[in-house]
Amino acid sequence: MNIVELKNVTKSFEESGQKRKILDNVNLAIQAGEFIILKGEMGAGKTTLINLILGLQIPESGTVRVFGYAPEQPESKLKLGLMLQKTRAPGNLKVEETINLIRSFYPKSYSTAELLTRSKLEQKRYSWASSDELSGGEERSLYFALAIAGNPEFLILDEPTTGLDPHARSRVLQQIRDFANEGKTILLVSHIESDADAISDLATRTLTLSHGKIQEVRTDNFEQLQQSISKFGGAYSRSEQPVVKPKNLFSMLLGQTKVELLKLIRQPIVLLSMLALYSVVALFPRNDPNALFYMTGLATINLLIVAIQTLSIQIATERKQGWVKLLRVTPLPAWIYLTSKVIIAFIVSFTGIILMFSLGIFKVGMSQPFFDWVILFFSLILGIVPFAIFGFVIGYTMDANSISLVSAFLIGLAVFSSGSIPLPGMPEWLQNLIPFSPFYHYAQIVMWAGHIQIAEFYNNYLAIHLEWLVWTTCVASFLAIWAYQRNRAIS
Ligand SMILES: Nc1ncnc2c1ncn2[C@@H]1O[C@H](COP(=O)(O)OP(=O)(O)OP(=O)(O)O)[C@@H](O)[C@H]1O
Repeated sequence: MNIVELKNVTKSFEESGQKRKILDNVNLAIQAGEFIILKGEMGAGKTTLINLILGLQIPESGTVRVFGYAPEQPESKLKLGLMLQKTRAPGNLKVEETINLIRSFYPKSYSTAELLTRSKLEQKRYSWASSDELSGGEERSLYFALAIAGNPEFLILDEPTTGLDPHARSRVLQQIRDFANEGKTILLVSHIESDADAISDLATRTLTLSHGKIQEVRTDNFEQLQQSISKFGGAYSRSEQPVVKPKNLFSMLLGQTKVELLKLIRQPIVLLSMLALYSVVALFPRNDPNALFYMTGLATINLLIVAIQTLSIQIATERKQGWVKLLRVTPLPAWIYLTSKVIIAFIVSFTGIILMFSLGIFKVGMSQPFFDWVILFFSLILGIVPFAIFGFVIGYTMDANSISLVSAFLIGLAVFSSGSIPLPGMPEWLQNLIPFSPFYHYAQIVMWAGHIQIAEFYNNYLAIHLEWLVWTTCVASFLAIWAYQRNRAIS
């Protein structure tokens, strides 16, 4: 069995209303120990071919197998490494932490110390990973270290030296050479002739992609590999390989959450501005009978900002930087990536609401039984779930710049359609639309939990409000799955 197998793979894209075949009935088998250089003109389809191997795109027809598994299966990712043309690690992470995070997803990873040595980044271990503290060559070395972090048997390198000066280029090429000399299988995409020449002594084949077809040129290394395979039976066989068990999901979640927490602590302005918004409650007049109503209104707006804006901007930014794509080809399940963000959002919201309740009790003089505070807390937090899922939809479909505008509109819509603010002169037909807004039902549940009866706003149909939030959650989840799959197909 081969490490990679493409059988009769065809992939087309729509171009000016016409279908253009990027890959036309392509067959390709990559054996263990090969070093393949993939070339092709701009737009020939090299990235598409890689995306199909990585499971980031789905072929129109034909099959793709990696280590004998379909590329979407987690087992195919355990022994695979990828270096993308353009990636940026999330801000607020240091070189060592970034390496440590990626290696923690793999069962047989190199140690962080070894990866720092291999990439010659020992002196830069405490530098910020995505900043000017790293030169172009050091930055590429970092992403090479991330690609090999899991001690992969198969490494894909997409234009690893693009944009580098000669010194930095030879540094990266040397790292690739060292890794190839360990007998690992490498697929190198490069349109830089001098790169291909510099490393041609290692190549077993050069593949050229043109008009949807692959032309191959074999080297002497290919013949030598065939001889050693027939002598030692070196071809890859899934059934003969020791089973590599994926890392424990809980430890992956813990590692990813720790990183999200670090990012939060290192950018305190986000946390502090949220806490400042919750603290507005301290300005309410003492013993104001409407204080609880205003406080819950403020809490829901703050929660909506976190759910709709903060989460989605983070996802959109990391998507744009290529970080989400890099994580997708690691064994980290997408739900862990999202859950870790939700945990942090929960911690921020939890702290904010507790601060708000404390100020309400001790500064404004609100009083109600402890159990009622608990019910109010859970209603506020659980009611936000469908909107947080909708935040994922926005994060996976829109760019970060547009999100602020869209979320400002949505939060305005939430305030208006919650029905809690009397708007004199509003036409009746618009008034009648309010019960169709999920924000209205969220507001009703919060009113119920806080026993708030301002102007008889709460209407006592609790079951209907809960039902609305349940089906809104279902629709938002369905949209989130669609947005995720769509993003997978176009990333
Ligand atoms: N999701 C997509 N939707 C529509 N067209 C696409 C999509 N992805 C790629 N294409 C088109 O398919 C063609 C091949 O693109 P691809 O990125 O695979 O080429 P490439 O050989 O990697 O190019 P380059 O060397 O410039 O990176 C291009 O014309 C591109 O516009």
